[in-house]
Amino acid sequence: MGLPSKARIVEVGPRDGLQNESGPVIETSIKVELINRLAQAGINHIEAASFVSPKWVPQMGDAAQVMAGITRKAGVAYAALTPNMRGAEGAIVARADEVAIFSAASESFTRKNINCSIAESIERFIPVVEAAKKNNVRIRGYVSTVLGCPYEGEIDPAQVAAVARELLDMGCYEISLGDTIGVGTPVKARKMLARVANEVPVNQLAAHFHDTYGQALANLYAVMQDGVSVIDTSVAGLGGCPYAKGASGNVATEDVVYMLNGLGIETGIDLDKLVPIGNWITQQIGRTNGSKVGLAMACGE
Ligand SMILES: CC(C)(COP(=O)([O-])OP(=O)([O-])OC[C@H]1O[C@@H](n2cnc3c(N)ncnc32)[C@H](O)[C@@H]1OP(=O)([O-])[O-])[C@@H](O)C(=O)NCCC(=O)NCCSC(=O)C[C@@](C)(O)CC(=O)[O-]
Repeated sequence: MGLPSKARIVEVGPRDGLQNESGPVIETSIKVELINRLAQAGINHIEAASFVSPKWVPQMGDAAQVMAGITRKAGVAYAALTPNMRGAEGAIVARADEVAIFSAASESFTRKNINCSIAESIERFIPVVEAAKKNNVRIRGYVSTVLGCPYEGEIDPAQVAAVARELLDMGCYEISLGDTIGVGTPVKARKMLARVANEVPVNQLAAHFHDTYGQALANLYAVMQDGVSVIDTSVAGLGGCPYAKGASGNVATEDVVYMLNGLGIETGIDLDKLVPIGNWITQQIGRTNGSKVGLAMACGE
């Protein structure tokens, strides 16, 4: 199929990146500034918040305030993660442009993450989808653990395909395939994608790869050759997953944009504006910058 000429970056740093931070809850104003700056750097799809239980994920407890605080830039979609109807109501009131529903290919991970089975999670999403449609809010779907599960190990691509298909049939316009613990390798990623693509058109699939084992860029390059052109990333490689011990952050936005620039694939993102954002947010939250490009370019600042 060959590489695409354009790619859409879905920046998940403000949500996936920050949700796992231990220590004090990050100030709302920092989250708001992060989102605003990412939009100014040319990112037009930002997962800004998560309307989940603050008992489960304390860092996302100020989702409504974050959504109310951002300066909306025309042409930017501000998305929110919603596990259930309560979350969907919050996201709709907060004027999210998109809600993201999330399940997994592994029963054990689903149980740890949202305290139900995969089938129950799909049931829970039915009213979420109805409410979103009624309010003209787009629905994105996630399938986690597509290349391995922290509790079950190997995952059958057929199981990934089945859950992805269910989310598509419910009304998701796009399904993001999460290598939650970053254990995938390129050939494995391509095989998984090929199986899922039997059920969901590849132009409705996104890659959401964590970089725990340093394989994320290689895996992305592999699946892009098979038609994937939507990539979830996190500035400075922020993140992890509270229910996947040891998982490191998403692939860093800076590293992906640098690679795509080198391949001549357009993203509309200004890398010179993006790099200082990664350095700034990591300083704010007392973390090391997980982007190699961010570190390298900062040396020249
Ligand atoms: C789904 C539940 C709520 C079930 O949680 P539960 O304990 O089974 O359900 P519950 O209905 O008994 O709710 C527990 C408490 O939370 C409240 N509650 C209930 N819902 C909400 C809500 N929406 N917003 C705010 N509060 C809520 C509810 O009112 C109650 O409060 P209490 O009565 O005890 O005072 C919980 O398990 C949960 O919130 N889980 C979220 C976990 C999460 O956010 N995980 C990270 C995101 S997934 C991810 O990162 C992977 C991804 C997407 O990036 C892709 C990848 O990398 O693979």
